[in-house]
Amino acid sequence: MNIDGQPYRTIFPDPDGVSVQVIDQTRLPFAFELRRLATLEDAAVAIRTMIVRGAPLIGVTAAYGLALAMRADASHDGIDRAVATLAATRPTAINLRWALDRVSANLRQTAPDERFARAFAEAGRIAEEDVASCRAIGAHGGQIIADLHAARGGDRPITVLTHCNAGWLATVDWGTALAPVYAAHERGVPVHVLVDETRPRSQGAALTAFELNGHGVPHTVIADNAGGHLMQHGDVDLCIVGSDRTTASGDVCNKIGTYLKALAAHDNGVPFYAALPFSTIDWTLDDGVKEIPIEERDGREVTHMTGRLPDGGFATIEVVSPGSPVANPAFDVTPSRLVTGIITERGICDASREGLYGLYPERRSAA
Ligand SMILES: CSC[C@@H](O)[C@@H](O)C(=O)COP(=O)(O)O
Repeated sequence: MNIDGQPYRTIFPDPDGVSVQVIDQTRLPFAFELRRLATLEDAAVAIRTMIVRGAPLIGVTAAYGLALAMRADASHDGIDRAVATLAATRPTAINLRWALDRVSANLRQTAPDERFARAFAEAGRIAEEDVASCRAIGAHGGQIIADLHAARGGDRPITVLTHCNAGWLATVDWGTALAPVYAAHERGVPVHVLVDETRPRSQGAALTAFELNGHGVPHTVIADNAGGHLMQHGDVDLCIVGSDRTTASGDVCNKIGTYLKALAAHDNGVPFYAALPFSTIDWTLDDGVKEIPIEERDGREVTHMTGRLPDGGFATIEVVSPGSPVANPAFDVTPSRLVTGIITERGICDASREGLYGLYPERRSAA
C-alpha cells in the first residue's frame, strides 16, 4: 500500500539476495525507517521488540528468519535451534508456528547446502500467498460494506469500527480487517473508519491512522472506551477486527479490548466480523478462552507512553502512579457467539466449526 504515494510492502527481499528489509513499526507514525534483517537473531529481535508485528507479518518474518539461520548453520540441529528461537518470540499468533512448521518441513527434505535458497524462496511464497489472501479477504469483506451501503439507502458513508492494527502493516500488504475497507474505498463506496486508539501500545492511533492517512480513507481516532457509547447512539454500522488465533469452533483471539467491543456490538445489534487468513486458524483448538495462550507483556507499556514533543524530539513519560502494580495481558478471546461472521480468503462463514468446515472442507476430512 502507499506511503506518500509510493507503494510499499512491510517486508521484502533486499537486493543483496541474502537478507530482507522491513518497515520499523516502532518508529511510526512519526518516522519512516527501514531495517535490514540479515541473521536469525535480527529476525527474532524484530518480532520480539515489535519492529514487525501483526499475526500474518510475524509469520512471514519468522519464515525469513529460519531461512537466514540456514546461512550460519544449515544442519538439522541448526533448524531445530532456529525454530525454537523464533517460536519463543511471541506466543499468541499461530501464524508464527504455522510458518515455521511449513518451512522446517520443507528444509528437512532438502540437502544442507540448498537449505538457505530453499527456505528463502519458501518464505517468499508465504509472503505472496499472504498478499493474495488479504486481497481476497478485501473483495469478500468489501462486498459486505457495499451491500450495507445500498441497504441503508446509499446516502451516507458506512462507519466501520476497528481495533488495533489489522491493516497492511500487520500483514505483507492489504491487511485483514482493513482490506474490506480499502476494497470498498477503491470501489467508490463511501466508508469512514472509527479507529480505537488501542492502549497500551496504541497500534490504532499510531499505525491504523497512519495507514488510512496514507490512503486517503476518512477516519476518526477514538479513545478505547468510546466505542460502546457510539454504538448506543447508532454511530457504528459494523465492526471488523483481525485475529491472532481462531479456534476450529470460531472463537477469535485478538488485541486486548476486542472482546469488550464485541459485547457492546452484540448489545446494540451492530454486526461484528473477524477477518483472517487460513494461516490464523488453529484447527487443534476448540475453546479459545481456555486454550489460547495469552501473551503477558512488560508492565512498562502500561506505565509509560512515548510520543513526539512540540520541538520534534521524542520523550517517554510516566503516566501511572509510581509504585502501583500493573498487568498487561496483550490479547483476549471473543467467543464465537459474539461474532457475526468470519471473513476469509475463501469467503464469509458463520463463526462455528460447521461454518469453517464449509469453507475448508479438506479440514473436516483431516479431523
Ligand atoms: C492482521 S493482524 C490481526 C492481529 O494480529 C492484530 O489485530 C493484532 O492484534 C496485532 O497485535 P500486535 O500485538 O500489534 O502484534
